[in-house]
Amino acid sequence: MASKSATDNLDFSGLFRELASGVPGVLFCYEISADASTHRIPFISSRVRDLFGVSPDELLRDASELFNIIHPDDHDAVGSSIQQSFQDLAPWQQQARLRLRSGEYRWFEGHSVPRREPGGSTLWFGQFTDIQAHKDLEFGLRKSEAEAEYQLSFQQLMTSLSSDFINSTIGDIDDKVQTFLARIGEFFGVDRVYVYRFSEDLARMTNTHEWCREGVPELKGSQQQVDITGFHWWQAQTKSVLKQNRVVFIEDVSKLPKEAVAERELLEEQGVAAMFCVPILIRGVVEGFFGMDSLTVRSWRKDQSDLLILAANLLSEALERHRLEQELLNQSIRDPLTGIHNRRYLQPRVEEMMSRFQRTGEGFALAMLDIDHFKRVNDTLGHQAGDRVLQEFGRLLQEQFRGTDVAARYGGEEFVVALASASHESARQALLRILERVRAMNVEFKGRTVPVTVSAGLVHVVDLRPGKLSTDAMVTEADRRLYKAKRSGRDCLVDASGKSRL
Ligand SMILES: Nc1nc2c(ncn2[C@@H]2O[C@H](COP(=O)(O)OP(=O)(O)OP(=O)(O)O)[C@@H](O)[C@H]2O)c(=O)[nH]1
Repeated sequence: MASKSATDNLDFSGLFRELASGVPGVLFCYEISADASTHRIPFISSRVRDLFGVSPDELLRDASELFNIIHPDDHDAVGSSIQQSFQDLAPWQQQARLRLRSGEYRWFEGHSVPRREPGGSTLWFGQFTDIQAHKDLEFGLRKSEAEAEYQLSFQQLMTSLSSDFINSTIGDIDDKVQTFLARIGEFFGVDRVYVYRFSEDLARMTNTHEWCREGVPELKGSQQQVDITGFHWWQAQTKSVLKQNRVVFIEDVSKLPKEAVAERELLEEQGVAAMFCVPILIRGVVEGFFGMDSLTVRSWRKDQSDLLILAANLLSEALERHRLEQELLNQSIRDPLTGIHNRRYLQPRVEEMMSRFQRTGEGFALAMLDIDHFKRVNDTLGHQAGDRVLQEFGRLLQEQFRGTDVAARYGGEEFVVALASASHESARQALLRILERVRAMNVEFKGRTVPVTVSAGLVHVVDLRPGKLSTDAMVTEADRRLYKAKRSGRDCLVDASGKSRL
């Protein structure tokens, strides 16, 4: 006779319940009637009570209680996945957030296999388990992937902007800064991006470049030489920003502290709801700041602050390089003693005037001026006195001529002035006025007044024969007339019509 096994006397239904309550998830059996009009939960393990605060008995009475704990956003997905499994008799698998006893939602995943019963109803046997830890990992991963992608696209933007700056020429820095602002604005999704420059005493600021999203009003015109001495809060912020090389973030302008009332009013007047700014440092000195506005309240991500510092550094470096290039260029095209342009600068400008004349017929004139008896000044009062005379004369030329004209020291005590878009007569008058001003100049040197006069030879482009049009021909003719002026007694002007003196 076979001996009895230890489990022979066990109540299998009790054993099953026992096992079911011991597994980590919830085991269940779910039934939909043949005509799909009713559903039931004939069995669900007792863990459902511990986890969700609903008892197996309650669920046996009313299956929809289980559906009530599904997050509203996941409800439809669960319903349609059951529908699909019902139709195809295919295994069911679904993820959804379920509401715990505590009211908090956690992610669960359900699996089950359907079976059609002889009576036509469908039964699913399955389980659902907590997958929150897995979801957290997945979200974290997705976030860091998005983060890495964001950083990468920012790096690509910086590389492209940096090479754009490197390839810039001295004349197009403003266009490059403008492109920089637009691309940064698009990247960060803001409404306005700008550069402000402080005055040397930090009392005023001027908007030098601005980019606005379409439809956003421009402020540049109204933001010139803005007095910031009343913006104490702002000034304190700028100081601390400078010390720590950090960014000022204003996430909600309406929540600025009481002491920032003047700043808040200005920003609100400009429609700004949120902003940030980073200082621009050139050779270690704060020159201004680079900032962005958002017309709607927004929060800035903390890591964006590092990116903004990188962007501001790129801009600072580009502006610093531009400054250096400008200084070098100035050194090469300006005369160090008088500060006015030199011959190297003059030559191409006159050539431009010449080709404009040939294209459009726009006239211009060129005069050569030479200080009279200059050697005498040097010989009697010394070289320094001579230098002072040259400087004063250079300053006068710079003051008297328009920005489109070019006044240059040609060499020694000889100067050339090229008068753009000038008629014969207007050039003559301008030169006679200069001669008159020089006479009244009275250069002071070591308590003595040095009398100064100049002689000038003036040539208008129409004085040249059409076949002889060239910059050299203009200079040679002006020089010839200057020599004539010297020979006719100095302190006078010789042009095509002869000698004149006011
Ligand atoms: N102080 C000073 N003198 C200069 C400079 N460059 C040229 N000179 C002097 O300018 C003088 C030019 O003299 P000249 O060309 O003989 O003519 P001038 O004395 O001006 O007489 P006129 O032109 O005939 O009226 C020379 O003594 C040069 O040494 C300079 O940079 N500084």
